[in-house]
Amino acid sequence: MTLYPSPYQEEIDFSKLALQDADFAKVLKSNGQLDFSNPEAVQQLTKSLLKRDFGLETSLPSDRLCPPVPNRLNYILWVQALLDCTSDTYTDTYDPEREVLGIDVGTGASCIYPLLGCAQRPNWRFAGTGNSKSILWSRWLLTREDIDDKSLKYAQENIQLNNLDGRVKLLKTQASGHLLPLDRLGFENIDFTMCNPPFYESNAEMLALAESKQRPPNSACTGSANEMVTPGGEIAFITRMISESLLLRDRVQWYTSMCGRFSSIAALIGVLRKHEIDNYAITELVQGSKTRRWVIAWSFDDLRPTASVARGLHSLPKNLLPVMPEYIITQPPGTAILTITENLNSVLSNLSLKWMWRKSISTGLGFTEKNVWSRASRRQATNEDPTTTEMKDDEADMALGFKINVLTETDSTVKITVRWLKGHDSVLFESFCGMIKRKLVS
Ligand SMILES: C[S@@+](CC[C@H](N)C(=O)[O-])C[C@H]1O[C@@H](n2cnc3c(N)ncnc32)[C@H](O)[C@@H]1O
Repeated sequence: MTLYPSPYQEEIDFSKLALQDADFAKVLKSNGQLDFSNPEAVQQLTKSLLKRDFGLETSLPSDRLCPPVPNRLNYILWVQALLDCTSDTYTDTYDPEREVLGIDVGTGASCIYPLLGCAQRPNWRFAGTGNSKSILWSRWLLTREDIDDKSLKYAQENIQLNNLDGRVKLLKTQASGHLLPLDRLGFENIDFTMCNPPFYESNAEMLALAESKQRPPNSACTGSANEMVTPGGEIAFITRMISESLLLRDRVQWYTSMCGRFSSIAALIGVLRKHEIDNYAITELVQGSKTRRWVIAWSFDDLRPTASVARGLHSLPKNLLPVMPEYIITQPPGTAILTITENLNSVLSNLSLKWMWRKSISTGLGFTEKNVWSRASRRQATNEDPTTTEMKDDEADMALGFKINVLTETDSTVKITVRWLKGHDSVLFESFCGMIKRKLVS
């Protein structure tokens, strides 16, 4: 499955937007350019895009982070793809009937993720959190303020402006309290968490970065210190979420977080591996020629995402990538696809596993509770009394779930894809793929 394409892959045509939105026309310079150092212009761009492309109305304060829509949309689109390819219908496609509940940690004044998520998917609901104690950074001075009361007030207004009161709720959290407050929210199980965390370790670090970019630190894009600074930076913040997830485990299907630094990804994979969390996914979100962000997701559940979703970060050393969840066998041009599919179907039907073959789409789905193809296991099966050995029927109990698709490529080669759908045991999956290859190639 490929990622859902963003409407912002092409550069935004400001002149066209100005013709469609009179408020945007007011901030666009006469030469058709936008002054990104002008907070008012940046804010209006966000408002106009949300309105034109998603029908969303927004009210944004001038002293809070103004979210760039394309970058925020990229993250939501990836979360959609992640959930779609790990649903228990195993279709790898959007299921409009699926009811999805997520938490946006640190939703900010805009409440952008819940707004975008709900605008695109009618059956999604959210809780957004914001912490209550913070430091506001204005015109190079540090002052203390009890925020995010202000951010939450705006977030609530944005929910109401879009009639989303029934689908998005807000919770004020304490800086030292839980980042993932499922119990306080009254949520037993949810589908995902997401977060655009404060990236910087200190005000000094944020200042230095703003200066290096020659951007005024209070520009609408930079955000206030409470939004951007956290002790230990993003690694510490996300590590806190990982620690909380160790207790919540599969009460959440996917825990996810954006990262502002590429180097954080390797550090966080180290934390996941230390805790033996084997099911994780990573991606790079690229916007235009300059902006790059990264996302890491982890799950205690055993539904495995596709390779395009889980391994979308090619610059990472191979040993840090999650296990390849797809195995491809190619047969030379001229190979009769019918011979392959009949052979495959016969091999799998003769094994003691659950196997469903759909001839019309050359695709089959299978589940097994253990290795039933090795010589030892077949010998054991022959010696077992068939009246006392019962095959489990519930997919939830299965150690391995797989999907096999056979198709003829445009160059007439035949491609057999074995996709890992479910399980924690990568050795079992690899052994299964090896058996399929031996049977089809011999
Ligand atoms: C970088 S901003 C992201 C805001 C918004 N989600 C966006 O993407 O534009 C980080 C947000 O996390 C919030 N935050 C910081 N520490 C937090 C905590 N301990 N619990 C919840 N939210 C927190 C900040 O107030 C801020 O709104």
